Amino acid sequence: MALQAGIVGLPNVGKSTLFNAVSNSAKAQASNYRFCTIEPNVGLVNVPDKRLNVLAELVLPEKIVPTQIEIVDIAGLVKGASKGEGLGNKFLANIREVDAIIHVIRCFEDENVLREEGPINPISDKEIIETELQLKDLEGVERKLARAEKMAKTGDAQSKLEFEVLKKCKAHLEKGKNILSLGLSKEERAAVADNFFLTDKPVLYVANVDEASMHSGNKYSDLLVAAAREEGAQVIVMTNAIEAQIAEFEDPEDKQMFMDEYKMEEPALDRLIHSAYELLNLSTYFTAGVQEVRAWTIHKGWKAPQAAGVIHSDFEKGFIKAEVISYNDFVQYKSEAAARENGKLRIEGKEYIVQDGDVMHFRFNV
Ligand SMILES: Nc1ncnc2c1ncn2[C@@H]1O[C@H](COP(=O)(O)OP(=O)(O)OP(=O)(O)O)[C@@H](O)[C@H]1O
Ligand SMILES: [Mg+2]
Repeated sequence: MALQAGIVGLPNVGKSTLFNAVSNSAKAQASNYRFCTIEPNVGLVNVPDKRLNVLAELVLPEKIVPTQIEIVDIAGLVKGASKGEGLGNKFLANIREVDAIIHVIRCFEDENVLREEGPINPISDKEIIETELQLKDLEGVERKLARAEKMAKTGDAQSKLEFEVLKKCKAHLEKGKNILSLGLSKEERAAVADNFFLTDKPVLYVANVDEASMHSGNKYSDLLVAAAREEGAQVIVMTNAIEAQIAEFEDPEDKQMFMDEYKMEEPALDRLIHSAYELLNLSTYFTAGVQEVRAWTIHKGWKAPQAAGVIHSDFEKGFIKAEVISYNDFVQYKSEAAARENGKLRIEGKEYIVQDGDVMHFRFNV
């Protein structure tokens, strides 16, 4: 399925530092100079899920396998990126490929970390990036409009719709707004799908604060939280540099000691990954056998056969039925057998919509 969240922001704000903290694959170079990153770094991220550990304690499997999402560390964008400034076109193309955006915003003062955009200002930083994405979308809309107008005159309903929606998008973008907030219907969205809008992607913000503000936030992150609230977006307040250090520890005890020192109950990263997972509209079901207890990723709203297909395409093709125990029931009765005895194992068919946390067992023939 390879769903990706892309890390986006101005140069030198802590994007690669964040990537290194989340990614358990190759490390990205994070340094104190602008455009340190050019080629995007792609990493797989384990999605932390406490439920997986609870199930494992009950089932005692040989293996515990979390589910994963992909995170892409993209180069810094600058003002003028939509006109090609600072390799802008290349970087914007990288953003086009992701399904959701994690927008990192600098909320720390540190004169040693280079910055060319003047005093720290999360609101204008956010606007610089947004404006470039909007301008790029606008450019695409304008390129299409003349032809769409001609096509609309032929009277074909689909062409008319495309023209109308493009006009709507143009007006909205010109007001400095993202396509996402236009609230297009499914049909309208389909009519302009070939634009692959940059501002139609869900966004979540990371306020990268100084160490001392890790728990409380600071005046900069407060501004960002207020601005994000207006657009219904989430902000994760965290210190990327500390998160990257936590990720470095191989020994869990050392890691815990380090976190205790900073009075952290869990890495802020876990919250970030959860939010990214939500942003991508994903949901988890489990399989719980003695060989492995495993989390699987599906889209919210998927039916049982499609969900089974994530494990193996044969499961989907030959789907017969699913045996389902809700997570809470499994935990209450402590085993599949006990849940079954207490009438908590349901037999579900092809139309069943898989719920987050379902413990599933598929019956199929090949
Ligand atoms: N919360 C923080 N406090 C202090 N310094 C930080 C913090 N987060 C990151 N840094 C430092 O900021 C510098 C830039 O970090 P990083 O390379 O991750 O930025 P970037 O956004 O990926 O930059 P580029 O756009 O050039 O690729 C590094 O020196 C990093 O250690
Ligand atoms: Mg970088």
